Amino acid sequence: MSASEYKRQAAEFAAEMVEDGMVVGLGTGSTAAFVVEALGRRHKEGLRFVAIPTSLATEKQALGVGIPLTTFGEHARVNLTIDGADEIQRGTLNLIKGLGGALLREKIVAASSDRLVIVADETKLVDHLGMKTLLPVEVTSFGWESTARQIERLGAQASPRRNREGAFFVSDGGNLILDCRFPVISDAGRLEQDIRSIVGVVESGLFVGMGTDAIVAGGEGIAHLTVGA
Ligand SMILES: O=C(CO)[C@H](O)[C@H](O)COP(=O)(O)O
Repeated sequence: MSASEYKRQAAEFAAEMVEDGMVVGLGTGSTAAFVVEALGRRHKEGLRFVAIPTSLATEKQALGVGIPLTTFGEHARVNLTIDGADEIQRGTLNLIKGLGGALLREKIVAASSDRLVIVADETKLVDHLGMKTLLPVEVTSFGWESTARQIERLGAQASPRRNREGAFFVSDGGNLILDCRFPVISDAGRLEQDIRSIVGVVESGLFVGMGTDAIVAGGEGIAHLTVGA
């Protein structure tokens, strides 16, 4: 079975966790897109919920499948957010997110959620963060070179993300993303604090202590992981 099929399986499983009356955070990326598709179907079948999307792309998809959207002006808390991730650390469920470029909104929604359920195929599970992917850090476009130098003092190589045309990738918030290559991350909480203390950094793609559940699909079936398990 392909990675895409495993992503769909995890997404379908997680979409069943949404209950009547919930405020739901909708993630971004190819796995989260399967969740939006499944929730659109459940909404048509009569499930009543409202949702807050984590990107313009997800907003468009959600509207397209008829999911009613809401805002933080109307709801202070989100009951359940379902999102993808680029790496999930076994045991802690600490995450690297943001290869899709939506990390700022994703983190705002995650921080306001009672439960953050991560959906993924098994290739995303790692023993230590930074083993497979770069760490995205969203920075203001003004002075990004200076901000990148400060991040590099923490031991990384930081490069601005570019789009297919070679221009800088610009996030939904109008910022740039620096893709940072760190040696394997041994203390994610400390690194997160160090990065966030740099002037010019808007957010980092390290999500520490936020994930409550991970639904991971692979060759041996679907696993529902919780922190510590
Ligand atoms: O953090 C993200 C976007 O900013 C995505 O959730 C992450 O990149 C995973 O994407 P995919 O489900 O396509 O593998």
